[in-house]
Amino acid sequence: MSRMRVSGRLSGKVEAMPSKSMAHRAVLCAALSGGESRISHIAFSRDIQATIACAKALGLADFSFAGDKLRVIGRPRTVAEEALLPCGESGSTLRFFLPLSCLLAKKARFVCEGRLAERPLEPLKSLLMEKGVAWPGSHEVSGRPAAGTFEIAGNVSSQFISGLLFALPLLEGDSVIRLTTPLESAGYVELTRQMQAAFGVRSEWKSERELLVPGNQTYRPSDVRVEGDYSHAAFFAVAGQIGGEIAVSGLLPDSRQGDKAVLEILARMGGNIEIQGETVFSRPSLLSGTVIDAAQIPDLVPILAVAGAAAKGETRIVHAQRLRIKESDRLAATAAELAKMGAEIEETLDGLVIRGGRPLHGAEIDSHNDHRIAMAAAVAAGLAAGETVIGGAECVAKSAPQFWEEFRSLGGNAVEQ
Ligand SMILES: O=C(O)C1=C[C@@H](OP(=O)(O)O)[C@@H](O)[C@H](O)C1
Ligand SMILES: C=C(OP(=O)(O)O)C(=O)O
Repeated sequence: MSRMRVSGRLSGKVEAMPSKSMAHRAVLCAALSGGESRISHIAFSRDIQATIACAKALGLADFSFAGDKLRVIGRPRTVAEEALLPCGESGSTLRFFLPLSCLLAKKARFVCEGRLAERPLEPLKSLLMEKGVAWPGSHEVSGRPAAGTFEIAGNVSSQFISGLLFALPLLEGDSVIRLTTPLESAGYVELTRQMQAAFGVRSEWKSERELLVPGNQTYRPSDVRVEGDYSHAAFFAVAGQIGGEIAVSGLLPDSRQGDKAVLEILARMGGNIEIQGETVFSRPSLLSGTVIDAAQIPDLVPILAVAGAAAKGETRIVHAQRLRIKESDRLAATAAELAKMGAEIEETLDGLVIRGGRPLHGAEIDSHNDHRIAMAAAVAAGLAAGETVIGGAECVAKSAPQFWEEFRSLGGNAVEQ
């Protein structure tokens, strides 16, 4: 486990890394297309490597890499006898491949690392079983679901809905996904639909809770460029508020990524945020506390808690219950680690309350093996007097292997112990 000694306020320019969420989707759609697709501007984080490995395990495609480009050659579709899918710690990979693997292998077993094995698969599991899938082991499925109506709660993980969306177009009949509760993390479902559209696959919202997915569709090869990642850029957007000016380039202003909301939230807190084309300028500001509803933007919570710690007054983060089922219990981890640095922060059942403006000091931080906790702590270190040491700092590779390089390029000190 690596320990990173970090300090320093950040400033300067950085290019947004390619979106992890969009890359998962691009790899999957390309692998399902029977021909050659090219994906440009892709980063090979551990999670994306897991998605590629699962596509290979199902015999879907051959992949060749050159820099930040990936060539995907889809193979003729066959049904594997038995497949072992290595998901690493990636929730997206596991939940996206679960319904698909029922169609593409007679039996599929998923290998999960870290906290992934404990992250919920209900209500997807019950739903697939209702549709004829057998679930003999905790992460093992066999049998093909029948097309029809798929009723599922919209408030556990949007990844279940995306997983169904990837698979249902390949069934013989039409299907409907009917949400029994309002959809949370809704932006991610739109990212799935957007990428599917680029590969010729469509679905249609019939009402707020009903999504029609026609069957007998074919994924068609396509060339796509992965857009910049707002979830990752959020770390620098907050760092710019508490350090020196930071410019993040390569962010689509009309992106459908829900985490684009970080800009609006910081502006609401009084932050100086300017958007010029595809570049976001974040400038040092006196932030004020606010109420943040996290139902649609769970991945922003750890770094918005850092903004809350810097802000004057109280910041309340609400509707963030699903944070407890991520790479760590992110509500507990964020509260514990920021408190070590001197922040006044309290966990509630579904969120956090931060009374900001207290001076922070360096501390021994535990990343909880959670990339977003490690990166949030690194940004918080810029607010703190003295040095911070982050234990388990290598976990950033799950989404952003280049994070410590970016941190140094913006003037931060990051020295591995
Ligand atoms: O579909 C996706 O790419 C993701 C969906 C979100 O999960 P939930 O829908 O489970 O909140 C998000 O937290 C995750 O990092 C990525
Ligand atoms: C929760 C995350 O990813 P996943 O659910 O794909 O593991 C994340 O990247 O913060």
